[in-house]
Amino acid sequence: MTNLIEIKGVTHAYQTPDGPLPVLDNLNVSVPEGEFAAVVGPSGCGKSTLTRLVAGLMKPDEGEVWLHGELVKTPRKTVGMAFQNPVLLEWRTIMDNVILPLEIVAPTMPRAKRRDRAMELLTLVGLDGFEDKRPSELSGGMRQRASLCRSIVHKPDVLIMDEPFGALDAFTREDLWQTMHALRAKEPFTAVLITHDLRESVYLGDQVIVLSGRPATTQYVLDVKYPGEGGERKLEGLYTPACSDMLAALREQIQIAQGRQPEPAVQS
Ligand SMILES: Nc1ncnc2c1ncn2[C@@H]1O[C@H](COP(=O)(O)OP(=O)(O)OP(=O)(O)O)[C@@H](O)[C@H]1O
Repeated sequence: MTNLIEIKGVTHAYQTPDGPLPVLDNLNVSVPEGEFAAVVGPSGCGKSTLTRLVAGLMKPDEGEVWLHGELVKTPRKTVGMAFQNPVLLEWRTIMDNVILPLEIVAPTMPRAKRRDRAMELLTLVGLDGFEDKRPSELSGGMRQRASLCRSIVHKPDVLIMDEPFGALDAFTREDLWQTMHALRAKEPFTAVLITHDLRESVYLGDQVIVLSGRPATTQYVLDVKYPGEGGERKLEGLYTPACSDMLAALREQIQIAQGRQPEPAVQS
């Protein structure tokens, strides 16, 4: 399998009035095509900076970012992005919000075709019947579903998500996790998910990358072996010993990244 994202020896510091703030230190990350990489790490360690580098929104001081075999130097149209607050345009319907990237990336695509493509995704995430509503008429979870459709409507090479489910209640969040799996089953895409939720990282990730405290480097990579038959990930799987062990390992790594002494595991 070829690596769709290759981050090689990336080091970066922000220039601030108080001097340079080192944020990334010789960071190396590889994400094979079609894989889902979850990135976790202490608050402020540089996770969002990593997403900006992959999207080509900034250049590292040292090192290289490769996407689909091309060196990233400028902002990429082939990257879809989703954030904690889905920024949907209130003056547009849900349908017109979802087709927005197609207007930019595929301006010659006939409107009927754009609508068909958007409707296909809206149906998949359970929003058929809401396409003519305005964003304010939808719940937070529904808005995030629409935002996810918008992020992948133009079939980007990679979907970057910066805590997209962080503002949702626990039940809605779990629904959205399942929606992510449904979307990926329909049309596989490569994804990088920044999250603070270790369960989310294990449920969604093929690999979980733990970043160290700032300046961040790759401290630990967990190859997720999700329990269950036929590759289908069921939520109940999170409550199995296999997942508990993975979560315990990640928790320990986060404590190390925070510079804390890992707490001993609780014996049952
Ligand atoms: N444009 C900028 N100029 C200066 N400093 C910045 C800039 N962007 C981020 N920083 C600083 O760089 C560090 C890393 O920020 P970043 O947003 O990448 O971390 P993060 O891991 O995503 O944080 P969190 O988990 O809290 O969302 C922080 O200390 C932040 O204050």
